Amino acid sequence: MLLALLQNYHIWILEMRVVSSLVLLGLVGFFLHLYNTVWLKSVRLRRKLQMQGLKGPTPSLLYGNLAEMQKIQLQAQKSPNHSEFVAHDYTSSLFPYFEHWRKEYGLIYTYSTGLRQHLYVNQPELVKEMNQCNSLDLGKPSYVSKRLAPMLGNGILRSNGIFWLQQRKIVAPEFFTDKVKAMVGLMLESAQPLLRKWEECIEVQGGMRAEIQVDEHLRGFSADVIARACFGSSYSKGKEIFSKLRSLQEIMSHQPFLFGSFSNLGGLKRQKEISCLEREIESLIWETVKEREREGLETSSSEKDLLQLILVGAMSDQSLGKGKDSSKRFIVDNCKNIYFAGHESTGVAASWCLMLLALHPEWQSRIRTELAEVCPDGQLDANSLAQLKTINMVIQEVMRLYPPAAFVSREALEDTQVGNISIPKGVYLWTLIPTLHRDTDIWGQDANEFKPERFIDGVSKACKFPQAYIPFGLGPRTCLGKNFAMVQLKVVLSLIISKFTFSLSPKYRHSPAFKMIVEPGNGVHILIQKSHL
Ligand code: HEM
Repeated sequence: MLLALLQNYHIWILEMRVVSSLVLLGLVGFFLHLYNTVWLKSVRLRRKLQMQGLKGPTPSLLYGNLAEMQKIQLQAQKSPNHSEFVAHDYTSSLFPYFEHWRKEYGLIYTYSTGLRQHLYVNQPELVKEMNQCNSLDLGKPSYVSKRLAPMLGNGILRSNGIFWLQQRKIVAPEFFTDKVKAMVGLMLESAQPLLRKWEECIEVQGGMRAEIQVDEHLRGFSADVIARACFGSSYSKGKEIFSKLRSLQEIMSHQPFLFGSFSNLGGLKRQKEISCLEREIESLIWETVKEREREGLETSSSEKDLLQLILVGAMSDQSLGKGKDSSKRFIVDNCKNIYFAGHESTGVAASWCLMLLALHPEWQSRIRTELAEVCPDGQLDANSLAQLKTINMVIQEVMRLYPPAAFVSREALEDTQVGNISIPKGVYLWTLIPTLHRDTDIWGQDANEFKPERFIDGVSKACKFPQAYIPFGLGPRTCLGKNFAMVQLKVVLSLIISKFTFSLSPKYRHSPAFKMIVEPGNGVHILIQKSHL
């Protein structure tokens, strides 16, 4: 009996030894695999770039250059230099490590975050090649897309390859110039509540100067425009959807989605909130689609809103994939994409415009004079808007100095040639738009000054290298809503300037902040009064 027990014990010990050796072997194999596929891969990528003469800061084993980035950022926070608004290039406070390395390594350099290998590309010729590259092998960085998935799904903003191309074909025609012209009426309508509110604020002050923080008003205007353009007859449901999308964006903007590590992705509670909002938004959009289907899709073309057109496009395009689910995903994701792309960036651009116009009242006067000449009856329409050259120049100059989108980014989805550089699969490319827009070699010694007159004969005459002016990107992935945004900005600025004069309030604190796009961190406070034409 005792012998049998001892024998069993020995067998058990033997088994345990075999199991632990197997586990150990598995672990060693796993780490070897990780070392080979992840770490060595990143070393190989860097070597391929270095062999082409590209340099950059030396990365550490696991974290790449993240620690150095953090250190440089902390130093920059200790010595803020925001006093001169216009001369202040926000990259020096928001992304100081890029400035630091640019001084050391020039306009193209390598760096890594964790095991990801990046290439900073701010040399104008290469920026042009990268943006105009037609190959589907260059796409939007997939790791950023994954992090933004609850907001944007696999819609046009972040998808890649054939799927992106199909979506672009369906959505692009809805933003052609004649379609945008037809939306001027709804833009004028959307601006009315903002104008009324500002007039009321002045009345409350007995007709004297009133202080206003403009940002929420402009965001509201922009959300209203996009809700009307997108949802038309289902406008009130559109507003509900958009207010939930705004909450989603608020929650997500607290997460580091560009360079941070996954450990920072937010607590479980936040993830739960995100999933819950995602489900609510999806079901609201889908309810609206169902209503449309019940009403019948074929309304007269003048009544067609973006949702309807996306709907027809999705239903009739077989290439999107089989089944209702893929059409459903297409519709839901693209409604979210158009909301995010369309509402936030335009609202923020309008805030920056008012900030710089408040600093430069002479440009308010010039716009006012032109408005009086072009539409003496005060009635704006698509034709008169097209003749407003001064306001166009001002918007172009604001978007040069304060482009809301800070980056153009790409990932080499396959080995790709960009200009004279071979980009190995897996490398991420980043162009910092504001730095390019203030490069004195491109714009001249006055690059840091607000001078809208530089655009008097268009972008090609304003600088040495027009392809380096990219507030809306360039090439196959250029912004689809560029015309839409420009017309919307012209509408709201013309209306504001025709009714009010304004200056910067002492409350204004210059602090650009990066929350997916670059916005005035503490808002734009202005002092307004009625204008006397
Ligand atoms: C001032 C306002 C705006 C700015 C500064 C802006 C800027 C940009 C930029 C920089 C890109 C990326 C280009 C690239 O990666 O190469 C982009 C893409 C896009 N934008 Fe805009 N945008 C604005 C307004 C709008 C509006 C109003 C809409 C629609 C209503 C819109 C729709 C899109 C879409 C759909 C894309 C993705 C295009 C693609 O990947 O094929 N944008 N925008």
